[in-house]
Amino acid sequence: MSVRTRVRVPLRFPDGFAATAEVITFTGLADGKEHLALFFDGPSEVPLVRLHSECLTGDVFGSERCDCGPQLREAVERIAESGGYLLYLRQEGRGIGLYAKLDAYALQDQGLDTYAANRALGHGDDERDYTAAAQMLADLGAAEIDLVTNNPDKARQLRDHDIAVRRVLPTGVHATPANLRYLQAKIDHTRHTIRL
Ligand SMILES: Nc1nc2c(ncn2[C@@H]2O[C@H](COP(=O)(O)OP(=O)(O)OP(=O)(O)O)[C@@H](O)[C@H]2O)c(=O)[nH]1
Ligand SMILES: [Zn+2]
Repeated sequence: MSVRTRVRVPLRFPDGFAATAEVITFTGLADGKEHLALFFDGPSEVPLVRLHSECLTGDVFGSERCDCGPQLREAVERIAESGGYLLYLRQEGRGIGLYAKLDAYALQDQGLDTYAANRALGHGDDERDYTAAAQMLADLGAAEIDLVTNNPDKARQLRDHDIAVRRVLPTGVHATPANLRYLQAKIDHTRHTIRL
């Protein structure tokens, strides 16, 4: 695999926060998907990295059922300050896809938690594979990183692919009445390091 294009994109969020990203595309990634890396120049010697899984409802429409929108906004600001990469991974719905995630929401409205709803639809709890993310980092020369996450699976999978994760830094907690059950389920099921 290799880097395909690097293009400068000035970003401005609805709250006015602005930063300039270099948006990077790739050829030959393991799963054949159109994942993006956003590079922000900054002082850190070891790049700060966030693996953000696509969430159309949260990232674009501001859904309060999850914390993805605020997490994305937080990650861009932190990485723009220190320097590093935001990998925007096309793994909607923890890898099950957008329609299946919305089906799972409908089941959650009947009382199932996020993981039980996935299973009722014949999916795994979390179907995300970070092989392509590791390939992207290797391609970018980021063999050693600091990773922003509460999800232990991300660091574990990257290390399995020979990315040296020097430090794991927690994300902020973006709790709302609408996403509280969703956050609690992450703590209960996947040992996310979130303190509510
Ligand atoms: N299947 C399913 N996916 C969801 C649900 N809510 C959010 N997602 C997806 O979950 C992904 C975000 O992952 P999270 O579990 O919030 O967080 P994480 O990335 O694993 O962990 P952190 O790095 O700590 O934020 C996105 O792809 C969302 O679309 C849900 O109820 N069901
Ligand atoms: Zn979300």
